[in-house]
Amino acid sequence: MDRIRIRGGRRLEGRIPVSGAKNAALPLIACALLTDEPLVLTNTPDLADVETMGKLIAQHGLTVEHDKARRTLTLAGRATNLEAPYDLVRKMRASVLVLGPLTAKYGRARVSLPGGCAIGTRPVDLHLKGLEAMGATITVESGYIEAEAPDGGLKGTRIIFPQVSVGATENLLMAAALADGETELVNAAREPEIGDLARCLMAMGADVEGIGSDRLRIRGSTRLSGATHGIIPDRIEAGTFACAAAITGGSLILEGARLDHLGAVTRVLRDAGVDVREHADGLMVSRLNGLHGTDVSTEPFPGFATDMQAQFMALMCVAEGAAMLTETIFENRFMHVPELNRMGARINVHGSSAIVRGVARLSGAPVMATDLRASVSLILAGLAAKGDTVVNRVYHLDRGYERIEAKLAAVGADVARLSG
Ligand SMILES: CC(=O)N[C@H]1[C@@H](OP(=O)(O)OP(=O)(O)OC[C@H]2O[C@@H](n3ccc(=O)[nH]c3=O)[C@H](O)[C@@H]2O)O[C@H](CO)[C@@H](O)[C@@H]1O
Ligand SMILES: C=C(OP(=O)(O)O)C(=O)O
Repeated sequence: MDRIRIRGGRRLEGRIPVSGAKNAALPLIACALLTDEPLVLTNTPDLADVETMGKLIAQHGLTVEHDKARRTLTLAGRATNLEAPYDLVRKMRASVLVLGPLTAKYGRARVSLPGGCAIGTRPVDLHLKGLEAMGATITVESGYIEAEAPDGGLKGTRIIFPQVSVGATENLLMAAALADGETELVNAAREPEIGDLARCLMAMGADVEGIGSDRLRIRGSTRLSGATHGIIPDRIEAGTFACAAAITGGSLILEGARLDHLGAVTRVLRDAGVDVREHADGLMVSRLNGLHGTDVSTEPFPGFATDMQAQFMALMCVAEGAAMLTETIFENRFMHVPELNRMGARINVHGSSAIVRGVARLSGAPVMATDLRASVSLILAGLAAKGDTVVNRVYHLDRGYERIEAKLAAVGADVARLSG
């Protein structure tokens, strides 16, 4: 199994190209199920999760062609199998995003329940309640969700989410695009990936209003066409590299990154002493002086992203003073804490908050983590640590970071992938 070795202490300087967003690509791939015509996605990142989603769509019966050199994914054809099997769904929770499109277009679907994962229980009740409100009959049996649309297909309706959910908003937005009549999604997620999905749907002929707001109005169409759509840059990858610049006292130009997609991450980084500014080619992130302990609470967009909490915690480990990081989205997203502490960090967890007391220096150690962002926080810590850090279980990183070792090495990090 691959590992990543980081020899800490190098200041990072230069340019890093930001890849297409994993969390935009996954729902966009599911979107191909809504049409018989080809959907062409450009700026597609080369990630394990994109491969898994491609395999899922291929086993539904579509042809999937990933031209990695041109970063283009072409999905075409009709679904001949309406089941999403446990073996693929268990690898990636975002597989549940085929439920809405299959039920809307083909009238039924059978999708394995995704279950929990390392960061929390992660139920899908809001996805199911939304489809039921649109007239679907849902049963859950033997670990599978069975959805059946009423005669004449799903019906548009008003759905008020009791809690903001990115995945439920995406599933129901896609379902609504082929439903009969108008659907209103109230208290919808506002993450930039939702806007990207809505724009792709509009390019396919859907009628969506309210993009960027928490109230989406969709007038259903009887058919959607194919389209070519460019995936937005990955704001979490950009935020991660911003932390890499800051933790090494360096300066990076993040090519393609967008300030308007970072939400509160920009303000929090600035409060902590990091200079973040727009640049002709994206964003420029530098640390001029010391880092200050800065409190943060995760929230839905435009609040501080939960997917940036572990990386910001790594940064706070070497800041002056203390920081309180509160996780409000997932109940178990502090798995990086014991590993960071093994590297010399001083972090205590009290319920959903972690108190980080900054130390002058971390020290390298063999570490491992059980999810994607926890793993990358250990790489960030390793960049600032004295000596060698070896991050095990690199497959978590490969789910969401494209060639991370090559991107970091190109800006001066001493980092290598150890195979086997
Ligand atoms: C592939 C993808 O885009 N993943 C992102 C997506 O995950 P995902 O779409 O799974 O996350 P949600 O926004 O749905 O989850 C937010 C909260 O709502 C709860 N919930 C969600 C659905 C539901 O039916 N019932 C329910 O209770 C979840 O357990 C969680 O506590 O948004 C998360 C929150 O920004 C990010 O961390 C993930 O990286
Ligand atoms: C939690 C994440 O992804 P997923 O929802 O696919 O588990 C993530 O991208 O940090």
